[in-house]
Amino acid sequence: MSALHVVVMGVSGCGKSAVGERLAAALGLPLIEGDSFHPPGNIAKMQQGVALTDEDRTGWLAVLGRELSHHPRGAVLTCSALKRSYRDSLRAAVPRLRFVHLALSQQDALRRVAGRPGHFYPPSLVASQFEALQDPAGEPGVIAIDALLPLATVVDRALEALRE
Ligand SMILES: Nc1ncnc2c1ncn2[C@@H]1O[C@H](COP(=O)(O)OP(=O)(O)OP(=O)(O)O)[C@@H](O)[C@H]1O
Ligand SMILES: O=C(O)[C@H](O)[C@@H](O)[C@H](O)[C@H](O)CO
Repeated sequence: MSALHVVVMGVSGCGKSAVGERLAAALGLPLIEGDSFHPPGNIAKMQQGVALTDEDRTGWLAVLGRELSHHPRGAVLTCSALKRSYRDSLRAAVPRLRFVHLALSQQDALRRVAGRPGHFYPPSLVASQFEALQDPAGEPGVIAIDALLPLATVVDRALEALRE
């Protein structure tokens, strides 16, 4: 079987961690949690309610690209991948990279993030995620799924689309 590398992407609260975990299990592939690779300075910044800049994300994306390439048989990566340039940086790391974009409105993202106590990411930053987001529709290898569907349905749709 050929390799399958998938990025579960989208704004904070869209369900990257929840979907990524289930998708990786269903595919029998390792999960790379993108948030675990942010340098401590990035986490501190977000905790303080300051949005990350392109500069803050550059090194992080390079590390994530290397992580993907360390799994030649495939992996599932959770990563916001909000801008085209970020996605292209990941695409440069492995051939035929697929993206599952979990799409939802700002209002729904805010509701999810606000209802998740104990997580480092503050609801005050959700608006900045939508300012940064460049819709990946039309780019190669992109699947968009309604993030408000039940988790099992989201995962089933992703599996179905990835088979094509
Ligand atoms: N399809 C879904 N239906 C209902 N609840 C969901 C769904 N997907 C995720 N959730 C819930 O929404 C919240 C946000 O999900 P999750 O933490 O996976 O998002 P995320 O994109 O990883 O966010 P972040 O990047 O900020 O960590 C969690 O409480 C999660 O359980
Ligand atoms: O690019 C970014 O701004 C970050 O990756 C954020 O998306 C957060 O890390 C994540 O959403 C919180 O869990």
